[in-house]
Amino acid sequence: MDKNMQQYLDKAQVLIEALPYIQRFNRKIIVVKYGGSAMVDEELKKQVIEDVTLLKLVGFKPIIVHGGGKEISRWVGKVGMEPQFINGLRVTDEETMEVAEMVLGKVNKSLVQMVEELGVHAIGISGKDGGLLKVEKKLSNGEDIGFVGEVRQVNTDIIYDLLEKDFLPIICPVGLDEHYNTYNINADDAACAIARAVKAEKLAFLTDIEGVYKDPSDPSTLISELRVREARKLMAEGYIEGGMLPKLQNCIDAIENGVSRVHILDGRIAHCLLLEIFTNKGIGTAILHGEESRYYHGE
Ligand SMILES: NC(=[NH2+])NCCC[C@H](N)C(=O)O
Repeated sequence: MDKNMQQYLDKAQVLIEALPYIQRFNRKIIVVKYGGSAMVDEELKKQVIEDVTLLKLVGFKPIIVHGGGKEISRWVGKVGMEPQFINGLRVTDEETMEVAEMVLGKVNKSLVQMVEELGVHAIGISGKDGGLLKVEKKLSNGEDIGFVGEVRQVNTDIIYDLLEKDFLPIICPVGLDEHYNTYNINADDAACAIARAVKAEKLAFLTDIEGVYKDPSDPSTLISELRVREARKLMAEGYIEGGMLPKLQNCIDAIENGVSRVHILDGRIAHCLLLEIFTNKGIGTAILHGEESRYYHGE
């Protein structure tokens, strides 16, 4: 066959591979935790926003939950504040919380702006709006590290209302406690709580790592599909290290509470969301409940 012709067919093949996923996930909620390098690099940022907007336009109902990237530390330094630590843990005192909320608000609106630029209507809110995220103080290894909250309640009404009106919700992880104090929430935790509350079809984490490895020192051992049972085993056997541990715990928690699949993706890879969701093999680690590999179509 003519080489040009083959190239065209390859392109068509890519789109056809996406077809069953477009069908399957039509009108389904997908929560995207946006953080890490993909928030810092302008090119990657643009690509993530393009991916999420595309998901929206082909009929998914994406929700973005984002962190502050490196911006919060940068601003804490910029206003001349000395970060406080207790046992190596950063303390969120009242002033730090103030800066964090300002920065998150700024990041939130810049994401709204980028989505709007692509012709989709986005609404940026924090967990304070409409009582979306109600929190309690979270202790870290028994230590009080200030205004860091754990989500206790999610008011899904506001999310459903926005989705129904066809808006793309962009949420920053700030919430109120019962006395209406402001708390910062770990963005992974917030994404997980929201995905659980709306029983999302998918929860995708954009991280700075390819996915879950069997052996973290050997990148060739990336696990493509991981069942909850296997994930627990890897954790118990000490294969999972550092930041991946709480992340995997969040994944398991989401799946056991009604989310069908969780994806850990490398946000440093351009268009990682599209590559994961619209192809059979994906590029990161997909975590699922049981033995079934439900979304697979003959390899
Ligand atoms: N890392 C993987 N094995 N991914 C498989 C992805 C399959 C399918 N595209 C989905 O979104 O569910």
